[in-house]
Amino acid sequence: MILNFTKMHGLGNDFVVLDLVTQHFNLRPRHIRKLADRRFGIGCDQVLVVEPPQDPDVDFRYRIYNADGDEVEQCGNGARCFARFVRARRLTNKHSISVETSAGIIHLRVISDNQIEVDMGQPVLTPQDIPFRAEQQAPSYELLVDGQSLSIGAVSMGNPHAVTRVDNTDTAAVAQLGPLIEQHPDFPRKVNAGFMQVVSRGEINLRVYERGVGETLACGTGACAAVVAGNVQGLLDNHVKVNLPGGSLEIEWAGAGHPVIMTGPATTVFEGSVRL
Ligand SMILES: N[C@@H](CCC[C@H](N)C(=O)O)C(=O)O
Repeated sequence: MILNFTKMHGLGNDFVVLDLVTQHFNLRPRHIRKLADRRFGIGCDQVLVVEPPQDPDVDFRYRIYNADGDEVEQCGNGARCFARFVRARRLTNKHSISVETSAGIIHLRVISDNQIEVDMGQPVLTPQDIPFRAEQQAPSYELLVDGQSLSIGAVSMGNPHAVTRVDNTDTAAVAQLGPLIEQHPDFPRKVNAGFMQVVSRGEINLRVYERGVGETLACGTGACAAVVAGNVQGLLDNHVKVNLPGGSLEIEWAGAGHPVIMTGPATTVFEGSVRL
């Protein structure tokens, strides 16, 4: 079968976006891996799928698949691309869009053609809900990785994140430590590994080794998780500029009981069709 797709990115975190509202296809993990393959397919970090909602009170259902074929709970950069995609495809003309994800309902607001604000919902810090093995909730935890003890913050933005503070993201051992943190047995569903350099109380540099993908140029949920972790550790204010290798995001979190708000761009690269 031939499927139409759109190639998009959020700060270089790239996606193949499929409209399964007007097209019908039974997508399997092998199809995801083929689409995501950078040599034998189109190439992307995640495949994003737009479907009709199950709940009639929301606009769409948004499903996310990592390049390895696994379905995951949330994707922040993808959410901004999702908002731009459904409007460009004329699936809606709304500026405020509510979307079902497997992590709950999120709300997207198109501010301008290239700036989208996403209410990512409240972060989860309770270890068993991340999920993360720890006796009790704490601002930071010691994680034994490759014989060294790393201090991490553990946060779920629907998907799990471990955030480590580093002196300099340019020299951080992301390629070496990333896969070891991702597969650490204390994270039973694996984890996205963030490496955060605090520049000031209102600015951080961040690199993320993503679960099921490897290091990406940007991770929206990773940016949210880093700001939450830095905030509960007393290092960051409520409004933080997050500099990722692919560009910057603005993240706001007013503290416990409040949602995390992410604002940034979404870019369309090209459209095409693919035989699966
Ligand atoms: N790139 C994403 C996160 C995608 C999912 C992640 N790799 C996971 O496995 O949880 C973002 O922008 O948030």
